[in-house]
Amino acid sequence: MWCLPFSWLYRIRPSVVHDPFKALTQSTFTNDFRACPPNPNQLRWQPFDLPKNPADFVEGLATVCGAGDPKARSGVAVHVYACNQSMKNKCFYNADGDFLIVPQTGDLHILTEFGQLHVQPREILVVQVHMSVPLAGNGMLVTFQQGMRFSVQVSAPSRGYILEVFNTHFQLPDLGPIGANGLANPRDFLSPVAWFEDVDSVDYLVVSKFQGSLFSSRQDHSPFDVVAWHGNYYPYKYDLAKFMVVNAVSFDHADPSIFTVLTCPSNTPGVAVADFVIFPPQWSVQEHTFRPPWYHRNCMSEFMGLLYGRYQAKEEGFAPGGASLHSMMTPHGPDQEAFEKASCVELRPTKLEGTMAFMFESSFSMAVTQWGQNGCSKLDGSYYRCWQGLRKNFDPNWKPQQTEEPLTSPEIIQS
Ligand SMILES: O=C(O)Cc1cc(O)ccc1O
Ligand SMILES: [Fe+2]
Repeated sequence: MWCLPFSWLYRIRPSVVHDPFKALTQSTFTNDFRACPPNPNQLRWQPFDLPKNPADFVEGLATVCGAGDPKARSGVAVHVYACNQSMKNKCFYNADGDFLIVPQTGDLHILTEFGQLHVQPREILVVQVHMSVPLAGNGMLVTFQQGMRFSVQVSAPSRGYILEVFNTHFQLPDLGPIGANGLANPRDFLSPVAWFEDVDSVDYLVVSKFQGSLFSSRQDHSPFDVVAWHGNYYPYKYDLAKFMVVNAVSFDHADPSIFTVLTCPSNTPGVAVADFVIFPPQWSVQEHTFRPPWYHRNCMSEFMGLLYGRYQAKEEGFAPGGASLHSMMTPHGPDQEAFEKASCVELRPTKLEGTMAFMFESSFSMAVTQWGQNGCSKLDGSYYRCWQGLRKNFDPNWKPQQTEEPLTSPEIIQS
């Protein structure tokens, strides 16, 4: 039975004991997408820089693109983070919506109001003590829903991607004919157990994101003073290696919605505010098929990132820690090299291994921020060239080769 998301938190002091909020300026971070000039071009970013100066998770937040308005509780934003410092006596919460965080490099140890979890890369969870997101080479997501306070601790330079949704929360996609099991299974989502610290007489900074702007307020105690909680509204993490991949096993290239890990639905059935989709290791077995993605134009904005390895449609040029954006109805698809390779390759069963790309796919038409356009200095001005060498292959006299036994072969039992 579905019930409204809620949690009861039993804490040492109520959260209301704090000084007034003050505006916090951070020029790289924004939710004001009306100010961003439209740009329909295919865009690709080289890997975003790791911090050159000391920066914690909040200081290292930068917005790449987005649409909508948190005041209207409608829209999405795509941010990246790059940090090399732990948040010390400092936490963050988002009053506007949910953050789905996808680390690309570096462990994140996260203190939350709901507790901490610690998982070493590839370790099966046994003891729940700290929250940690494994290193690149694996792939993990962690979701903080509206209002949840958290503090990110790092031990090495760390970088990742964030999908923010203003409308509602992420949920598992409907499995439809797949049935009861498959894709991301509910049992693999892990949540913290209650943990608290009773720390007084500190100068603690609570950073909030409210109506698209950042604020800070001071208090004299740790906000992680929740001694117990219950409910169904809590942060969670998910190891992308647990995703059960479903794909075409006969012919043709399936829509990437079959790789949806989580979706934030809109009020229109079948249309997502945003989907989080992965391109995980998998077998390719389709016959009579150009196996990489088709060339296409569609009614979604597609922001892609690469956690590790190579993406099938662009083996070069799309690097781990970088990104691409293909906007509504803007044509895109495999680069020339991928096209030529996949057009000639023998279609044996092949295992795509050692790779994890992902897509934040939104029905909102996203605009690129000033930081995304210029500030980050990572935009690849020559991206469009990767398609310019594609030539026509149309031959009006072409006839299909009979490479297989005809269907009337006596070997085949016909009904
Ligand atoms: O454009 C992309 O690379 C993402 C994508 C992958 C795919 O397999 C099918 C459609 C699609 O948009
Ligand atoms: Fe696409």
